[in-house]
Amino acid sequence: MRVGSPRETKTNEHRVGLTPAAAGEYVAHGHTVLMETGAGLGAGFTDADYEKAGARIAPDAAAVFADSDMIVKVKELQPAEFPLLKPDHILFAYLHLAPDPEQAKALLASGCAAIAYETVTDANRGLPLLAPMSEVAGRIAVFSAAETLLKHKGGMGLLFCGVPGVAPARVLVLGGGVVGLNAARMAVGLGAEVVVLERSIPRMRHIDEVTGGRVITRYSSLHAIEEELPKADVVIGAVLTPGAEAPTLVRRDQLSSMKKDSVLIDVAIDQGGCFETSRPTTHDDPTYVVDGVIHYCVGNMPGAVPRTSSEALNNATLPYGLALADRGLEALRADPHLARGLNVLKGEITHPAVGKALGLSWRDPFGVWARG
Ligand SMILES: NC(=O)C1=CN([C@@H]2O[C@H](COP(=O)(O)OP(=O)(O)OC[C@H]3O[C@@H](n4cnc5c(N)ncnc54)[C@H](O)[C@@H]3O)[C@@H](O)[C@H]2O)C=CC1
Ligand SMILES: CC(=O)C(=O)O
Repeated sequence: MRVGSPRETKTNEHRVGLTPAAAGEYVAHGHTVLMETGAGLGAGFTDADYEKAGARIAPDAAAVFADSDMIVKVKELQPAEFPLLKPDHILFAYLHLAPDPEQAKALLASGCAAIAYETVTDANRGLPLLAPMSEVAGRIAVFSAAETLLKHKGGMGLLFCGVPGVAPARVLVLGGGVVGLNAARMAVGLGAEVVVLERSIPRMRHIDEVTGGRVITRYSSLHAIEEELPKADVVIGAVLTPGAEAPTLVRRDQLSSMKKDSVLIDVAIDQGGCFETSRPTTHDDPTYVVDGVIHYCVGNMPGAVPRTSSEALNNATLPYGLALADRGLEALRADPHLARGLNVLKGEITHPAVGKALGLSWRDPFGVWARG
């Protein structure tokens, strides 16, 4: 198969869909790899590194899309890329279609097969291709919060870790999945007081065990959120229902109960965000203020550390990408977990939560959802 990877064009997105190591694995499987010139530079990989791995270099994204059967990317397609899609393309990338009807329309119109990293599942009910970037984002959330609390950054002037005699920040984490646990561990590691609100009791047990009880866990009810909000200096939004739009957990009228210049970090912004007042921001201009509360809503947080993130992402995506390159869409029939990543096929939505979020009908071409 001809496997292509264009340069990412989202604002401040320097990750790359294929590292030279991954490109070399595709070549070893007998595939042709086509990289857009400069695609890896932001992550520290030169065209020469890719050529050494056996890849060819294309002058622009148009050439990559035109001469590839499968496109391996990091972020969702940007509008300038919509016209480059062909009906026989397999697109393998983060898509986050639930809050993005414009991209969904373009994918449906193209006739392509679009496989979203974030809805591929595993046997442990996990999301193996979302997890590595959630680990990165959970950790970044904490140092973004610590920086945003600084006075010259517009914050309340609180030292995240405190000093002897002065309390540290109190951090409220909504959702104790991969982002939530990584944020909680990082925050307690820096000396903050941390509360995680979760709906899954086994997950709260796990958090309690791995943090040695240093993180307070509470069942996530409306009452618990209302009680915790006024005490928090930082709130990290990290809830997810795979494929669906994030639920709204904090309404605008609740901001008045919060401390002035407290910080909301909405990591779930890529699925629409879990605070009513969230709107996507970029690394260039990450924050804005609503009713005295600072909002940070960057949709590609791991893009700030492209070297670490590209390697971590490729470690996870490579086996699935190789299966697709080796067997084409037959790989989906063979692996129901990979098939759950399929969001769009030949002009139809193929994921129930994505269809529901977009108000569109959906079809189960490989019978994976019928199995529950
Ligand atoms: N902004 C960014 O750059 C990035 C964003 N993300 C996003 O972060 C979000 C979280 O991802 P993960 O942690 O990997 O998901 P996850 O599935 O591991 O965790 C989500 C957790 O939310 C919990 N949950 C669901 N509803 C809840 C509620 N009402 N109250 C409390 N907890 C609730 C679930 O039980 C689960 O444990 C996703 O939207 C993901 O796409 C991930 C990486 C980067
Ligand atoms: C998960 C995601 O959207 C990201 O890493 O940018």
